Formats: sequence, structure tokens, C-alpha cells
Amino acid sequence: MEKLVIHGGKPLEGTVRVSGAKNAVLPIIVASMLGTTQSTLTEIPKLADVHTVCDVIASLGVHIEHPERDTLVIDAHELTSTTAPYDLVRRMRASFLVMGPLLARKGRAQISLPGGCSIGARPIDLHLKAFEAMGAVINLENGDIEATAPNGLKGAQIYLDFPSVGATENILMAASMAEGKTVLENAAEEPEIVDLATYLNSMGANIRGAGTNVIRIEGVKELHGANHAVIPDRIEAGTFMVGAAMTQGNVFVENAISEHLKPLISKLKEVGAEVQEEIDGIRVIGHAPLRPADIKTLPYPGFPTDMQAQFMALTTICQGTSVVTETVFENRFMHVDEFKRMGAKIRIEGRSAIVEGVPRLKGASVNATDLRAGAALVLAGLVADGETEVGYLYHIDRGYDNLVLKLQRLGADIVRVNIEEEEN
Ligand SMILES: CC(=O)N[C@H]1[C@@H](OP(=O)(O)OP(=O)(O)OC[C@H]2O[C@@H](n3ccc(=O)[nH]c3=O)[C@H](O)[C@@H]2O)O[C@H](CO)[C@@H](O)[C@@H]1O
Ligand SMILES: C=C(OP(=O)(O)O)C(=O)O
Repeated sequence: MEKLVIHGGKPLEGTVRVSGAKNAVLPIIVASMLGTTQSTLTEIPKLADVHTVCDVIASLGVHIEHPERDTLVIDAHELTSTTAPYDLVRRMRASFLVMGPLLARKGRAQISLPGGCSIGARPIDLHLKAFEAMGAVINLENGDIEATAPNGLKGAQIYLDFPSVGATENILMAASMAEGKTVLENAAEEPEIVDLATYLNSMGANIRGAGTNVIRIEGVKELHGANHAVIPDRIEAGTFMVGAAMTQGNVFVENAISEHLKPLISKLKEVGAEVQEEIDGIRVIGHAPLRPADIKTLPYPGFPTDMQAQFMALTTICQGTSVVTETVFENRFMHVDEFKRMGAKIRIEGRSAIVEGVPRLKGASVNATDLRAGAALVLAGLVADGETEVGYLYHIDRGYDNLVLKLQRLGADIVRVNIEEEEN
């Protein structure tokens, strides 16, 4: 079993370059299925989730080449299957995004219900309701969903009960090739939605309003391939920014877009860190003492739920009490018990975690319970006394490109080891 072994106490110092955004690249790779000619995508991060999404679309007949480390060439002129294999869908919830393109191009999609995961139940009712509004017929049997639109999808007026990121993306892709106009209200406004819409428009789609809560899409008959560079990962950037503040370091996060990170920047300033927004990145300089700060996760432009665990790691060593409230997912506090193993003082009250800062965390053996929890435990390990071991690294590998190497270059004492190998 692989683990990260961290010896805390070293400040993070230097420059780190942020990779392409996981949550932008996944829908963008899927959207390439809509093009009848070749697409070239750059700034592709090296992530397990990228492999999985490529396996999913390859299983549908899409041809993919990886000519360079950060480039994908995707040719979807022919789609040979409309059934997404259960094994792949189970591995990654974002696989469900193939439903929109399959319905748009083939009028049929069969895919397993993605099921819940450690952060919550994560239903897909909003996606299905939208496809029904666009004329699809949905059948649910034995955990499989079959959607058909034999006469093609029709543009519709859709109001999302919640600004779901995935539902907005699925609808953007389906509506781009539906007949007529779709108006999507209470749409998600995340930068990753804007990046997807930019890519779709360069493929010939007609989407206006992405990045606001009303998106208008005029369907077109056919889309072609296009070239696109994926936006930098604001959550990876945010993770290094929090690391700089926690370790009293000085890190230039190259490529980070400050416009995408406003709530985090404001909270880092509140705890006492210095944040310099520059054209090509963001510098964070950590200062002691760290003051407490409350956060409440919300859809964009609110504080991102994907930064909640990392920010909680920071609050565990602030001088005073911080309240961390999670409103996007119903069960995203699995990391609390792991932090407690490291000496953190936290109690959960409903949707809030009350964190009483302690002067020092202590090294312990802990496990990543999900992707961001894993990153948060690594951050905690960087400031803990003694040795911290972080297990269940497959969570971290889903979404962080070369985390260990990037942290080592910033001066962290962190290595990845195979425990069985060591014992043999
Ligand atoms: C690959 C990707 O981009 N993942 C991101 C995406 O996930 P994802 O697209 O799954 O997140 P959503 O915005 O859809 O989910 C937000 C909330 O809405 C609920 N919901 C969603 C759809 C639905 O049909 N019904 C429903 O009730 C979910 O259970 C959750 O409580 O946005 C989340 C919220 O910013 C991020 O944490 C994830 O990192
Ligand atoms: C929850 C996340 O991703 P996913 O939606 O892929 O599970 C995340 O990126 O933190």
C-alpha cells in the first residue's frame, strides 16, 4: 500500500506552476464527443480522472491520442456505442456527463446510476429533468438509465432548482445540438462552465451568458473539432495558497487567476496572510499569528466546497475559534475525525464544524477520505510535529497533478513510499 510520509515544520518557499483544471478538463474531454472533426486540447493535467474519462469516451468509439504530456488529440467522427460501461462510471461520477453528448448525437444513451460517494448522496435528478424537458424519454431499470430521443432533442426553458455544475454542463452540451433555443435559468456560474462554453463555441456552438445565472443556447445541426487550452486549476492553486499561509512560507502560485479565487483570497487576508495578486499568478506570504476565520461554502462565486477541507486544516492552527459551514454537500466532514487524530479540536454541530485552534498539530497515521480531504491532511502534515503518514492516495491521485514533486520543490519534507515494499 502506498503512503505519503511527511515530516512537518518546513515553510513552503518558491514558485509552483498550477496545472490545467480537473473540473474543466473532464467536461471538455467529454464535449469533444460532439465534434465530427479532430480536437486538440492542451494544458491537460496528469490525473487518474483524466485517464478514466478518456477510457469512458474510448469505450464509445472515440479515438484519442496523447502525443505530448499535456496534449490530447481527440477524434469523435464516429461514435460506435451508446452504452457507458458500469465499471468506468462507478470509478468517476463525472462519467455521467456523456449522457448529454450521446443523446445529442445518437438520440440514445445508456448509463448506470452513478450512486453516492463519501461526500454525499449526489443525485442526478436535475440532469434527468432537464433532458425530459428537452424531449428525452427516460427509463430507470435495475440501476441503469436508458434515455432516448428518437426525434432529436428540442430546445427548452429550464430552471434548475439548484445551480448544479454537472447539470449545467450536461445541458450546455445537449442544448448545443438540440433543435431551437434553450434558456437555462439558475445555471451554475463556475469558471469551469465558462471554459466549457468557450470550447463549445469554438466548436461552432452558439452559447451566450455562461458565467452568469442565465445561459441562452441556440442549437446548431453539427459541431466540429477545435483547439483549446484548459484553464488553470483554481482548487490546486488554492491548496498551495493555504499551504503557504499555514507554513508561514512565501509561495508564488504561477498561473493562478485571482478573479477565480476571490473568496479564498479574502479569507487568507482575514487570517493574517499577505496576498499579492499579480498578472501571471498570486503570491502568498504567511505570517504568525494566524487569526481565526469563519467560512460558508456556496456555489460560485461563493467559497468553494472543494476548498473547505484545506481551509479547515488552516483553522485547526489559528489562534481562536473558527466556524466552517458546508452547504453544498450534506456529508463533507469526513476529514474531521482524521484531523482529530492529529490533535485538532473540532466538533460538528449540524452543517457546521466548530474548530478551536491549537498551538501545534502532532504527526499521526491518517487516511484520505476523499480527494480534498487528502490534500487537507497533507497540509496538516506539513505543519505537524513529527511524522505524518497519509494513506488511500488514490483519492489524491484523482485530482492533483504531481503533488509530491511540487511540494518537494517548495522545500517540503514529503515522500511517497510503498509500505509493503519497505517491509519486505
Ligand atoms: C467534476 C466536477 O466538476 N466536480 C465538481 C462539481 O460536482 P457536481 O457537478 O457533481 O456538483 P453539483 O454542483 O452538481 O452538486 C451540488 C449539489 O447539488 C446536488 N445535486 C446535483 C445534481 C442533481 O441532479 N441533483 C442534486 O441534488 C448534489 O447532490 C450536491 O449536493 O461541482 C461540485 C460543487 O462545486 C464540486 O464539488 C465538484 O468538484
Ligand atoms: C468532489 C470533487 O470532485 P468529483 O465531483 O469529481 O467527485 C472535487 O474535485 O473535490
